[in-house]
Amino acid sequence: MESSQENNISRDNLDELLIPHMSESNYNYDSPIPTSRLERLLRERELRRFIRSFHSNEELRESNGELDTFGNGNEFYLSGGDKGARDDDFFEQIATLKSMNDVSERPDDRVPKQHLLVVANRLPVSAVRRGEDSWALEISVGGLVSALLGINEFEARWIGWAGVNVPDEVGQRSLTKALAEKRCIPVFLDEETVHQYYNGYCNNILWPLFHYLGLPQEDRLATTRSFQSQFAAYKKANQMFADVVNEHYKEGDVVWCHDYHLMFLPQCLKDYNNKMKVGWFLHTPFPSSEIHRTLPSRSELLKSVLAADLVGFHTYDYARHFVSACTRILGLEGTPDGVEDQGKLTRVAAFPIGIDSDRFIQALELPQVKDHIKELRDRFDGRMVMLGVDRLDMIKGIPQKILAFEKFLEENPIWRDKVVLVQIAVPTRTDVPEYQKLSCQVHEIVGRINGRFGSLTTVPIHHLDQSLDFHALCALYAITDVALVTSLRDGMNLVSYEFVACQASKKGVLILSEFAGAAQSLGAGAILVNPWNVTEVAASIGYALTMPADEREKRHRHNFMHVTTHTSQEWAETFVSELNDTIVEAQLRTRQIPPLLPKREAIECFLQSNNRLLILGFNGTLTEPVDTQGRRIDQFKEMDLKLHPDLKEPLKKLCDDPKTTTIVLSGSDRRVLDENFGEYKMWLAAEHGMFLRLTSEGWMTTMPENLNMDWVDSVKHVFEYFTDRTPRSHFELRETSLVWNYKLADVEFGKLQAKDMLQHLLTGPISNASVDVVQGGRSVEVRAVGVTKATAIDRILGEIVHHNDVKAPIDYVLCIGHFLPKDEDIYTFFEPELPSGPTPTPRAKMVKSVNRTASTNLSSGISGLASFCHKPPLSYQTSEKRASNNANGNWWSRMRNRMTMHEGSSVLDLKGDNYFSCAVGRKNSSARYLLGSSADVVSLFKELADCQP
Ligand SMILES: O=P(O)(O)OC[C@H]1O[C@H](O[C@H]2O[C@H](CO)[C@@H](O)[C@H](O)[C@H]2O)[C@H](O)[C@@H](O)[C@@H]1O
Ligand SMILES: O=c1ccn([C@@H]2O[C@H](COP(=O)(O)OP(=O)(O)O)[C@@H](O)[C@H]2O)c(=O)[nH]1
Repeated sequence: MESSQENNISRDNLDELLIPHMSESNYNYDSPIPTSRLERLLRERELRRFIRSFHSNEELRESNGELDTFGNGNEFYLSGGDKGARDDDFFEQIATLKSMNDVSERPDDRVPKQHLLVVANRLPVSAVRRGEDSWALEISVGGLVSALLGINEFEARWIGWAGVNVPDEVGQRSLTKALAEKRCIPVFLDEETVHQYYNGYCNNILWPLFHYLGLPQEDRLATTRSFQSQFAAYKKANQMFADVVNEHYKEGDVVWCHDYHLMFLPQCLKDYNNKMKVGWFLHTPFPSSEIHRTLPSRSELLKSVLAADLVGFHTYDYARHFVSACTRILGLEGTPDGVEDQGKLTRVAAFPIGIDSDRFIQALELPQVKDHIKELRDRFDGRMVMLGVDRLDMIKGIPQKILAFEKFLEENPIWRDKVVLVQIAVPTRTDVPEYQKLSCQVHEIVGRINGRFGSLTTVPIHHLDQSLDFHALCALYAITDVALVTSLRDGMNLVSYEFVACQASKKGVLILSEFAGAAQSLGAGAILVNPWNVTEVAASIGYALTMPADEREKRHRHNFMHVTTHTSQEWAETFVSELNDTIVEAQLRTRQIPPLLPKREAIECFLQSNNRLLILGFNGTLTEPVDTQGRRIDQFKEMDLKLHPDLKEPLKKLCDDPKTTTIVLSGSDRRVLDENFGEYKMWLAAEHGMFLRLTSEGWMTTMPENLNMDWVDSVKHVFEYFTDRTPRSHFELRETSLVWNYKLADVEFGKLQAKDMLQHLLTGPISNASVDVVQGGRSVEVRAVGVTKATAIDRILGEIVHHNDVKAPIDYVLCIGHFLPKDEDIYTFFEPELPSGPTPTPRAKMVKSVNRTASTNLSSGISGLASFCHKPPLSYQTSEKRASNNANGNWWSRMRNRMTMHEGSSVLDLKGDNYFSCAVGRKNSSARYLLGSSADVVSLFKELADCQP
């Protein structure tokens, strides 16, 4: 049995599963691999830490010759070459650790690096053309570049746009060559695509929306109009990135897609090669689902991102918003691990980025940086320095920052000649009109304030519209007394990290917007502010400038510890390790999922059998699928169950076949089944089999006579209460059960209400009633105790067998349904006992054959079948005539015994291979097989019907 491996999966039957894992880490797991993700990740982490500590010791001994240097101190860390042979003691120590970790070393191991394809809109370098085939490469500015440059534990190549239009072949060839030296691979985007995709869809639509800024006011309508063409360009550009990835991808590579520019990329990549390991990380905030749902392309974007194996965000809030968008907009299931769609899990988690702190700390020791520091100290002698470093972007709140500074000067005249604000405003996205406007606005405010508070020799604000090189930036960070980060929204904000890293001696104060992702990690040490509240920011400036040394020290220590331990290296390794693990996890999950129905086989067996039984669910099995796209479900359609129109013809043919008995076994009431199936020659079992009818005759009830239904009014009262308070929920009052359905209600609210309801039903005044409370995906059902589809079929089959006066034994059963877990007992009802043996076999092959005669020692539910051959015939005159088989709860066993004693005849001769139980649209099922949706049921029935003579 599969369940024998509950906690650990043994290596023997998991070879296939482990191979990809082993080849990634190059360790051979001899002992059981934990099925718990957390346990696996902890082991990996421990191993990584050890390897890293070894490398850093080693680096102390080695020269740092392997790093490419970009000039100006901007080391370009995407160097890839293996370090070659390492000290033997390294491997000894690895072996020790591995033995601790239940892992053993392969003798030929030399810990090769994970091959990584980093795909981002922008390459870490921007190209400037110097001649027909000559290029200068300049480092790009921005947090994403800074963070990824710090990663050196991977054999990484970077795929992206070089930030320049290169229409000619000579240029493309020479640039490709120049970039190859830096392990970069260009994607050539033409001007129009850049305009529509990058300036348009990315920076004029997604960027403001993801930062809660709304579409730019003035051209809102124009933007709305151009939306479609920009979106088309966005998709086209993403496909161009995908083409380049596909061209360079090698088996085993990890493909790490970055940011909002490439939300379509995961889908494009998986379409090309489903085995590719794809991660996607968003560097910006992911907004509340209420914002995301205003995007016309909301669903497409989400679905495509979900094609990735791992989706990462800077903070838990962003991850939560994303999951919530997937549940509310796509109607998918959000779990603590991620988003689930038909059993496939896309893992969603927070991976806060960091910086390469050592690089900043060490830079402060360089002579050129020391020179800068001295220069700056002299320049600002006698004044305290406040610093802002931002791209000139609306999200950075530069105007708000300057206004707050103005207010501070206004209210504190004493400080006017004692403090200076240095604002570095790096020009960015200069082709986008909104950014051009911002630039003018900032210049105007700065001019006004400098005019107002400046003197002949000094100005209060030093504003620079340019970027600084790495060394100048480090020096500036080091001499700063107060850093001012006032982002209105910011994915993380690395400037705040860099400032902290450079403040080991000065221990300056960080004023940080609560709307930056960094507020979650540096919040304890920084002064958090709401950047929209200029008064609050002004007051914080005053507080920061006068903060006592011991408080500054404590705050700094806290932040410094965080920045130096949560590095970009750590961030990337954690992400990649978790991405690798999602593959292991997915394979573990896949093993639990039944295979798809082998249609050919099911049809062949059907054709070769003489007396077939088709047991069919209704809702979700034979109904037309409701369009859940964008959660715009038509409530009326959803409530009014209708047989799939394409099923009508094949179903009729099958029902007319004398060798086939068809039963619809549903939770729905009699009226619904009458309306949908009244015209077919079949058996209808309503309310989980409590009512039964051959369509040519009247209804009878199989309900036990003494069934206690006193609870109905109380439950109805509870259901009414919750329906009143849960918009778009409804309940159905059947004769033997009540169902409260919140499928169309707000998902999260519906779940909370259901939880409340369940608690009341299970522990409140009704808890003693003889009822079963059954929880569905989006429903709560209360029914008489013991009512399930298996108990029903046990009774129903007796009636059917008897009525048909079955001469030949039933030799084929096809049972298809979208049943609640509680009702899945119907699948096992026909399932003969499973063979016991040491090796679990795949589900489909587990059952070989069952040939049950009355003289067999019957232990499964089907035993009841035989007993019915000897019951007196039933006559169905009135609509609710009572079926005779349920008068006494023990009737079954008595009849079974009698059968065993007197008869040797057989009503069931079901070979294991002729039994097909099949769950529709549920992957977590005890059925042998799966079908995706009722559309698959249609196609199966069409084929079965076509085979009919
Ligand atoms: O490439 P550009 O369009 O010029 O923009 C530069 C980058 O800006 C954004 O950076 C974000 O990533 C940082 C690191 O994760 C994060 O700290 C910051 O809060 C974000 O704004 C953008 O997401 C990148 O794609 C751009 O390259
Ligand atoms: O003159 C400058 C100003 C900024 N930066 C870098 O730009 C990045 C900005 O990243 P952040 O996360 O703060 O914001 P983003 O610009 O990515 O939105 C930081 O690493 C800075 O060191 C730079 O290299 N030169």
